[in-house]
Amino acid sequence: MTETPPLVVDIDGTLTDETRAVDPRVFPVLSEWPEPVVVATGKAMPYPIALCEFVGIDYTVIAENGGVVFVEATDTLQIEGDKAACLAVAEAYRDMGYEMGFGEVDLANRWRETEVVVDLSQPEEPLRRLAEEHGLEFLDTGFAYHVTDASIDKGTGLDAVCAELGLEPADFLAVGDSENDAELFDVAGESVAVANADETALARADRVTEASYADGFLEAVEPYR
Ligand SMILES: O=C(O)COP(=O)(O)O
Ligand SMILES: [Mg+2]
Repeated sequence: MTETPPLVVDIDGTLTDETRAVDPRVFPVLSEWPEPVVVATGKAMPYPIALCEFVGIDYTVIAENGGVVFVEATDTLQIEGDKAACLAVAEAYRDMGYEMGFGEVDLANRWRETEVVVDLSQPEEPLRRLAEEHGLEFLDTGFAYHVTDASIDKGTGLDAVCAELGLEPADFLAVGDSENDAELFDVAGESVAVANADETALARADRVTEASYADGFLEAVEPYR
């Protein structure tokens, strides 16, 4: 058997099925992985923390596309990004008559500390333009539009995790599905895109699985199981 590397894994589109539900077959893979597991997502921190909690693994998470990094082992929280600039974009977008699209309570933005997300049901182009005008990055993950700090991504998030754990990004196997995983793929030692990945993720990955969604994740980690 090949030596098992530390694992950094995306959530939406990678651990989920096509209905966005986490595939329960991934739980034992994560809980039995013999090396550190980092959950790296565009979602706000409570989501990956809850995943780690209920799977029963250490909280080692990259949330908000790198804006929020928490490493339980060293009790370290890093929050980076120009949230004020992102909120200014959201306000300008609303002033144009558009909505965030997640309803009144808006759980997608409620616990978000460094960026702003807009539902895919809302117009993309004005948001993309506003993000550019404010010097921010626009991301379409296939699950939401993100307006985020251009200097931060899941790759810089992995750097921060590694500084805490005494590891190198190049030690890691990374598995993901969309353009918010591209920088992670660049810094990881081995990067795998699941078959449903977008063009950016497919182009930046070292290999692409035959299977999609969680089946693709299970295929990606199979050599190490
Ligand atoms: O929050 C998103 O838009 C995508 O989340 P993910 O990074 O876990 O795929
Ligand atoms: Mg994803």
